Amino acid sequence: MSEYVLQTNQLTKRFKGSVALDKVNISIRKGSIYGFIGQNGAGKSTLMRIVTGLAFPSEGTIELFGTGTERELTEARKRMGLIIEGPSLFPHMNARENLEVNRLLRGIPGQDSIRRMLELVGLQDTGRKKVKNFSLGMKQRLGLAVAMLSDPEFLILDEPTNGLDPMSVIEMRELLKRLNHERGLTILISSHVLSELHLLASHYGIIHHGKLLEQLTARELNDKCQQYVHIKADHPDRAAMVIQNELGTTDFEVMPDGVIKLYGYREQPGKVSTALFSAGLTIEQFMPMGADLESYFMNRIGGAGHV
Ligand SMILES: Nc1ncnc2c1ncn2[C@@H]1O[C@H](COP(=O)(O)OP(=O)(O)OP(=O)(O)O)[C@@H](O)[C@H]1O
Repeated sequence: MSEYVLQTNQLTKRFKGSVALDKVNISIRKGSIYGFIGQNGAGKSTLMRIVTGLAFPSEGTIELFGTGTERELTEARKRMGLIIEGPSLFPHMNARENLEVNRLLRGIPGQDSIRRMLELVGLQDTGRKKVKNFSLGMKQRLGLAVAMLSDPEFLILDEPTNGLDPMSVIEMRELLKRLNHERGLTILISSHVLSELHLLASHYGIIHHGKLLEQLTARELNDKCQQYVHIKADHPDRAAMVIQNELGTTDFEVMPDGVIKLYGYREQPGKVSTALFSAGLTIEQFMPMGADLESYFMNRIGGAGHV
């Protein structure tokens, strides 16, 4: 069985006069959350459209779940859920009706799945409220419920946090993390804002003008941006134990001088300091460190401004 849900090989898409994808090789491991980052027009939607079968490559191939013939791809696509170019919802229906119509249209058995999906995305109490009166965040969550109806193994989301307020971005992130963690769902999610994918993605692909510039893991990105919390406590070994046991992470380093570099918690320093303080440790130095992610991204794509 392939360890990759998606691999592309020299994937190229040309439109009249422009190259939207230029020999792109991306690999998405089973169980990962792959953040696909690029400015508007970089080629993200084009790649997603090809993967979902909405468009065809000019050259190159794709493999889904380790298979690649047209017939196999058609079968493999049944194991995917997607939101591309916004969730497709019926505005004059309520949340339950939207799910029911989708379930019937797609021939998905079991009415019980509707209730489960509404609970999954926290929309079980929206009653008769029509979708046209939903906030953008609620619409996106309903879109996610629709995509999850068929219990997919691979979810493709094209800019699902675009236009969402910061609270809804956090809600969406927590929801996706939970789906990934509890169901082992593999997720490909695009954005033009790297910081929106941060704290969510386990892997990243940076695309610019149709070319995949870099694929890297979250750890590699954090290392490159030096995104960590610098901690100096009176007992570094005990502090390390507390971090491991209380925060449940091993993503840190204890430096020779006893300083701990804790990765991935830069935006939740309160959680860290509370855990250390509660364990009776004296914190001598405590600083969230690092370059800002957007600067790294802009640097990587050659300093070009937003287009
Ligand atoms: N049907 C089409 N015909 C002609 N050009 C197209 C077509 N679809 C996309 N393109 C071009 O291909 C390039 C990549 O577009 P794409 O939509 O994949 O980018 P994107 O990274 O998803 O950006 P966005 O966030 O704006 O959707 C752009 O230059 C776009 O103008």
